[in-house]
Amino acid sequence: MLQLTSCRAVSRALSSARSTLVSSYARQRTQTPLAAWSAVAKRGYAEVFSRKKPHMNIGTIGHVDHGKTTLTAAITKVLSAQGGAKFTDYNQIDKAPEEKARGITINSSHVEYETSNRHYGHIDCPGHADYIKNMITGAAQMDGAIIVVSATDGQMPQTREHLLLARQVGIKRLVVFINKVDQISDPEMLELVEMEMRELLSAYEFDGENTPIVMGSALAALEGRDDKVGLEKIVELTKACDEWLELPARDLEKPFLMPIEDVFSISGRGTVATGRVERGIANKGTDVEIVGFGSDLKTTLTGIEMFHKELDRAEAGDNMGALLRGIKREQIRRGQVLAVPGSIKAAKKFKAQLYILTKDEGGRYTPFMANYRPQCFIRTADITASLTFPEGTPDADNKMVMPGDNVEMVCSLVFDVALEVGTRFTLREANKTIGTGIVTEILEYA
Ligand SMILES: Nc1nc2c(ncn2[C@@H]2O[C@H](COP(=O)(O)OP(=O)(O)OP(=O)(O)O)[C@@H](O)[C@H]2O)c(=O)[nH]1
Ligand SMILES: [Mg+2]
Repeated sequence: MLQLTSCRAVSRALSSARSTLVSSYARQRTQTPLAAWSAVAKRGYAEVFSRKKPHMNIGTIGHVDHGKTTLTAAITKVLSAQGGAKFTDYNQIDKAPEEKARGITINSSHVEYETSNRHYGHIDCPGHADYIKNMITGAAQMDGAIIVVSATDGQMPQTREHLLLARQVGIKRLVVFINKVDQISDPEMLELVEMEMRELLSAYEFDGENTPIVMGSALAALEGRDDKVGLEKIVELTKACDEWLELPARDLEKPFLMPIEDVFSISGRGTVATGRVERGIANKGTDVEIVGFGSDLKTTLTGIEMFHKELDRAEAGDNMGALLRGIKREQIRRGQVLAVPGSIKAAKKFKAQLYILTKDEGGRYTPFMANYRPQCFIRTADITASLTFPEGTPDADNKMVMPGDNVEMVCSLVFDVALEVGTRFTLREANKTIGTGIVTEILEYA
């Protein structure tokens, strides 16, 4: 116990020293390569994406430096030996110069691999507190996740914040990978980390008792040494994912909706919006509306791309690139959605049920009052909101909301965004998550 506490203290000191160094904010984007269209342009034909195995989106989350990227690389290495992946080395995942210079992940990255049962899209998220925005948009695309926790540190602030955010974005099940066991000689320490993780999972309403916990060394697997803690543990981890993470029920029957995560201009083709299809099916040729941020644009999907291959249709759960007819890059932006015309409207003001985090959950230390203005993260949008009490609230001018409160409030956004009753969102302030909410009533459409 003592050992763990002192390790944590050192590691906390290190990571706070590092946060001071890492001050600038890198542009937020997830890399969804659109190489297929460039390749198609050269080749003249497109490879067809195979749907033989069920597809699922997962990824690595957890505190900075606990080994998420190393683990991602290790999984592709181990599965590539079975023909289920293309090996993607550490440097190809954290490839931006800034990431290499600092040795941390900033942008989340997509890789793909197959086990004998499933095809996985995997998003490696950043752990650093400054890049939590990128983590949220990454996690919002996952159906399940691997939470990585270093055996040398145990759970740390972003272990907890990521668990909370995972719950918030609707991830139901997780697999835990306790990493860096090559650095631990005392088995009791591992037991302690496992026990604490089970408690923490339960505290965030995951199944702490039954969640599989795999202990190994991502680095050993990546370097091809110590198979007992390396390769064998990666195999165990992928098996745990196959068995424990549930294939999501896809909202195929609902009208198509895709939150725009990023926008690209592909020369010779046009403008492409990328993101994960939230619901429904889009076929090549489908008419869509671009909703949010004052948009009244309508267009047609003239092309669909996934995993470097061109497709005729995309469905709920797919990460797609959507080629949009007659739209210029500057006309659309992250935070808007592509949707079947008339299926969802943009709103600026709504009533929501909020939960305000306590300081132990990483939230505020102090209460706030009406007209408090946090950032509201809805799907891929990040918008300033003003919070007030619903009409008729007694003594609303003096009423305080305490950390730990569950409260109904009215949220007024500075821009309109696609919304409906049941939409979930996160509230943040000065780089930390301070609350979560769910829309209960739309008060004003755009
Ligand atoms: N000894 C040991 N070191 C490891 C292991 N896994 C990762 N590391 C090292 O830990 C450091 C951080 O690893 P990353 O994979 O970059 O960690 P990360 O969680 O992706 O970090 P961020 O993305 O910045 O949050 C690197 O120096 C790795 O080589 C392991 O199993 N054993
Ligand atoms: Mg990383």
